[in-house]
Amino acid sequence: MVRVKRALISVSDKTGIVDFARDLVALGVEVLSTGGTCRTINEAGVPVTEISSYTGFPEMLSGRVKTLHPKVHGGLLGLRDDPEHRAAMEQHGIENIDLLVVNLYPFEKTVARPGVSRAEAVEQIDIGGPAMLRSAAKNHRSVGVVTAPEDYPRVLAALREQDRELPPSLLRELAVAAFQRTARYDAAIAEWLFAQELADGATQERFPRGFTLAGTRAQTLRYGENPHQEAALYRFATPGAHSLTSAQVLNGKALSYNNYVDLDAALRLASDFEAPFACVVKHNNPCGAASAATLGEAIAQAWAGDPVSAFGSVLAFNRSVDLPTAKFLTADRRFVEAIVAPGFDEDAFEHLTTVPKWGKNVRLLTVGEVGPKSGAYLAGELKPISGGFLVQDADQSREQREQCEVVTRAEPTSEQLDGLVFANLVAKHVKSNAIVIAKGTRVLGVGAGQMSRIDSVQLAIAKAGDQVQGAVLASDAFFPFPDGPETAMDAGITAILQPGGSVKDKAVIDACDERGVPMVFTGARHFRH
Ligand SMILES: NC(=O)c1ncn([C@@H]2O[C@H](COP(=O)(O)O)[C@@H](O)[C@H]2O)c1NC=O
Repeated sequence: MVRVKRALISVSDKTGIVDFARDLVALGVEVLSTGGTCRTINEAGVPVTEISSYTGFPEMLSGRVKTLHPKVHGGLLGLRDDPEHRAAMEQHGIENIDLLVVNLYPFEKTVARPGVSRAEAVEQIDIGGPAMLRSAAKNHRSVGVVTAPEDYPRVLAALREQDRELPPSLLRELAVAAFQRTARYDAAIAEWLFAQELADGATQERFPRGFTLAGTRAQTLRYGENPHQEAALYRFATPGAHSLTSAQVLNGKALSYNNYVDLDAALRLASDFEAPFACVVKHNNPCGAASAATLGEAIAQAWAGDPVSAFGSVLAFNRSVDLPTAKFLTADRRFVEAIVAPGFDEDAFEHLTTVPKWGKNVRLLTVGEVGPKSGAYLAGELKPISGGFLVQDADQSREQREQCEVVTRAEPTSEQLDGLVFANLVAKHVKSNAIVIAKGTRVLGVGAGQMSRIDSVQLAIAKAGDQVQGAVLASDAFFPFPDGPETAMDAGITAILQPGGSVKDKAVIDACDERGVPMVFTGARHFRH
């Protein structure tokens, strides 16, 4: 047990600090504090002592040196039961500091601000705060360390309950939180400084020598991918305004692990389109997607892509959900798990949240902006593997008509080309081997996740059914043999897109030329493993 007689408070985020200090003082704790924090608390009429009057040293160098003093670090680090430590502390007038309350300069928030200068960012690198947190957390057998305003009530409750004493279990828990905080803080600084080096062209190394993944737990989830797996959601310090972890959840039951996985897939897909767009995602793959003049038409066409699979899906839109879209969704016993969109029109929201069976259940999320410029997927992608992880850039290639090189004698019509470009962008978001069949800008059939490309072709044809006649087809990677295109053309496909690049390209092109079917190469593969 640690009896708290003296506390040191030094906080940038002053939320709740006056009340906390008042309660500590009322419990008989002597409170020391740094310049701005001390002023804030004193001005509220709570008597606390400036740290400089304890150290006998002024705060200096524009605040770069305030608490970096042996009387502070000795008071935090000294072993209470070690006679040598006690003697040294006595000799130098070092008093025990039993409770440290610190939150750090807002470096992460500062660098998230557009246009922040290097000098501004560097000045927001807190040195004294992390140093104290580390000292206190190292000596957690004798010192309590509080890093977040949300912990003030628990600490106070513990102090009140046990005559100003903090139990070892709480001390240990707070120490873990303190080291986690300094680790996240340092990771953010290293990441930002490295990004500056890259931006300035000062380094050719695309990936840093050390990679620290830092996040704050946003939520523990009911379970993971399966009920016997535990799971939690973590948020980056600067997740981006339009990212999934920044989304506002406006309605519905708690989101599950699989909901997040599917919403992410849906949001990524919707982010690749500029015209009104809707997609229907099931098990991380789109089973329907369409672009149309209105969102209502887009969802109707997307749903029609595979109405059976659409039951219990998640949806993403790149426009605010309007009433016709909402009414389409709630008609004919349709049911979805979750919807993410830039917003919900008031009447659409009202409709979705009051209609029977949907009401309280459907999860509605807004992300502010969905589209190629939202910046939600600019960052890299991570994949854990046994003993480590892989890092890569996000796939930001979005081929348009200009990137389509016609390689056959026959040329696609303008309408076919629109369909091919659309199907290719959808295929980018389908698990490989990916084949997407489309007519105009709507998906008719998807072949996903097959180990051979020909199987994906057959699957997509089967899904498209009778509508395959006159439709177009896109493949996420080259056709290794003519069999894929031949099967597609046999079924009625009238134009084909693929990246090209196979040693058998000529045979594949010849097969198309034999039937007068146009084929275009994009040069960009879109594997998604
Ligand atoms: N330099 C130091 O010795 C130092 N000691 C504490 N700080 C930070 O100063 C902030 C509080 O400052 P103030 O009480 O003046 O508003 C806290 O975020 C704390 O982490 C310091 N500032 C930066 O390193």
